[in-house]
Amino acid sequence: MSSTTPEAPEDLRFEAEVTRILDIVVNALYSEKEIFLRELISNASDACDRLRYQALTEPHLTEGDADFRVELEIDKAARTLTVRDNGIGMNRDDLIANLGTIARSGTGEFLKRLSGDSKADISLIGQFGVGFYSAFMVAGRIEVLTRKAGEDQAWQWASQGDGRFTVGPAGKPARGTEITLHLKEGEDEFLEAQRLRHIVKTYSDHIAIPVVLKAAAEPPREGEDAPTDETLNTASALWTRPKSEITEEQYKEFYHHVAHGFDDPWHTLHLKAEGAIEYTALLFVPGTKPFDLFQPERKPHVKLYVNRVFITDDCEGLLPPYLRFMRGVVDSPDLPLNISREMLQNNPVLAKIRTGLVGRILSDLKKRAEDKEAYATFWAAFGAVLKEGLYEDFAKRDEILDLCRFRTTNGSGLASLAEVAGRLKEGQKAIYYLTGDDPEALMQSPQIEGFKAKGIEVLLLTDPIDEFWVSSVGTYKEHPIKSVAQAGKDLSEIKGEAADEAEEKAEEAPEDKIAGLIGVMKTALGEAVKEVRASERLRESPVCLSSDMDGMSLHLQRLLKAHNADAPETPRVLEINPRHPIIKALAERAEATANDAEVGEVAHLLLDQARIVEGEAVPDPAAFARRLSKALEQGLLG
Ligand SMILES: Nc1ncnc2c1ncn2[C@@H]1O[C@H](COP(=O)(O)OP(=O)(O)OP(=O)(O)O)[C@@H](O)[C@H]1O
Repeated sequence: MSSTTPEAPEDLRFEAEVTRILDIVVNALYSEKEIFLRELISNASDACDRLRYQALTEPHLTEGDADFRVELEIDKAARTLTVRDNGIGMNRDDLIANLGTIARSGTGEFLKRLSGDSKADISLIGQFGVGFYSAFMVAGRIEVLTRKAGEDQAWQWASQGDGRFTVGPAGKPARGTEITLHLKEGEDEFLEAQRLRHIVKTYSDHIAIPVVLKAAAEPPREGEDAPTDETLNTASALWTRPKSEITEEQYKEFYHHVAHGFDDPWHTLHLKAEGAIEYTALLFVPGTKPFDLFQPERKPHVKLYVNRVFITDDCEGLLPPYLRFMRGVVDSPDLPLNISREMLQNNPVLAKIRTGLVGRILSDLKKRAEDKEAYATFWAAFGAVLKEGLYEDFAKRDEILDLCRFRTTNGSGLASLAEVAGRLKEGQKAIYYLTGDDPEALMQSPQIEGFKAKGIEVLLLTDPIDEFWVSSVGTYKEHPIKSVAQAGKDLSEIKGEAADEAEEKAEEAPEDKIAGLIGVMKTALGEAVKEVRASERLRESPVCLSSDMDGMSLHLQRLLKAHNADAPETPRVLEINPRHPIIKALAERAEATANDAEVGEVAHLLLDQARIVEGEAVPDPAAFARRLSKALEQGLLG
């Protein structure tokens, strides 16, 4: 195709997701409309970064025009605002892929969470970042004229934000992208130089390349100097400036730029390492949980620069996956400029930077953990991710363990392992935990009755990840970390608070009777359980379920089952409470009448009850209902 004989533009439709997002953006009363300019400048600067990187290996791409910049141009007569860059540009396919779809993984998931309530949705979208599309808040029509570096053909994309757009060949003498906004009625403020100056200073001062306001095309009024182009930002990379010269606002805006987030950072870490390896890092812990935190790719989000030249924004080796919530930039002069992404994988300098960063991030978190309330916000958002480090980073395990916080049976607040270890009862060696989905439900679980009765604190673990680290960590200091189901005889060795052990013992049915009952129950239940066992840890409940000693916990079995229906059932143990009136009566009954069918019926009923308490389904609801009715009938009618 020749650029002198352009074909008619193609008429295309936005992907449904884009239309949905556009609807929300355009119709919601966004309080800070001016952020569209930040988004466009941010994209322009990214486009320059990308070309600068590509030109490292293909220098001809920037020949004759190596000074990257963003230009803003106002045309009052036409009521347009144009944002122009000399970055990498886009060809036809890029345009369709980038400005017609939302390529990010998890978009569908994200959209499902939108409620239709515009206020709530806007704050969600804030976390997601609408980028380019935000310009439709102020523009009724947008034209994107762009030419990709190294290509001759330019293209124009245009849309009124109404579900469709056109793409067609166009003419443009130089590479880069020019975005022209035809402002809607009432948006004339964005035609005022003073307003643009203020917006750029507020939101885009940290942009490393100049953001230039083009001189007005109209002739100067009398007595005024001929207008000149004006650079609106400081135009030096923020992370290279001394800390003392950076305001909190500037850090915040930079965070918005690198993280594509609208929230405020929870923590800012700006460090310069000097020594064997030099690097500067400006990193942030976001204030809210990014929507894609648990995507299976566990992608990193810190940008790598070499001497202020952008290299990549998904550098695998820079931070471990368990710190993937971090946002920001790392810049080092000690990496080769022409480093390829593949070379980064095993680069020893990068490995050293990573060690330094991990150490510093963890020690900063430790300091911030002293403020319990503030740390709880961090923990709620990122605790489950940080815990992955417990089994992925052996060297840092103890440090990470000290940063972990848990709900426990002691109250609604969060506790550290050090605090829990400081509250062990006399004779208690291990720290106990119970896993499940919901801390409130766990609090009521029969699994921990004996612990609660003795005032023994139990960790209530409700993140799926907990199942994995508990087994690999094993101990905290000298204390084994054990599931409550593995407590076995431990409980009898721990001195409770007020509990009178002798009295408790006296309440139990005699051991031989319990042994007899266990035999009868086992026969009645058959394959449904692997074992029936007398329990130390039950108080109010007659029975509970547990998994076989070395087997997986019930909760983990349920998690696996939810992911894979074919996962094998692991054998269950039915624990019975020798102090409970039902069990005592049942033991008497079993002794009096060998092979009592009713004991068998009650055994089934108790097993179903234990399942229900665990939140599991009863395998044969009809049989359960029949047995329950019968038992009630006998109870009521004698
Ligand atoms: N000025 C530009 N030059 C080159 N490519 C651009 C430009 N503006 C946008 N793009 C391309 O369009 C894509 C989509 O931009 P958009 O602003 O919607 O999302 P984003 O920048 O990737 O992320 P976010 O929505 O979080 O800002 C960009 O990733 C980029 O590939």
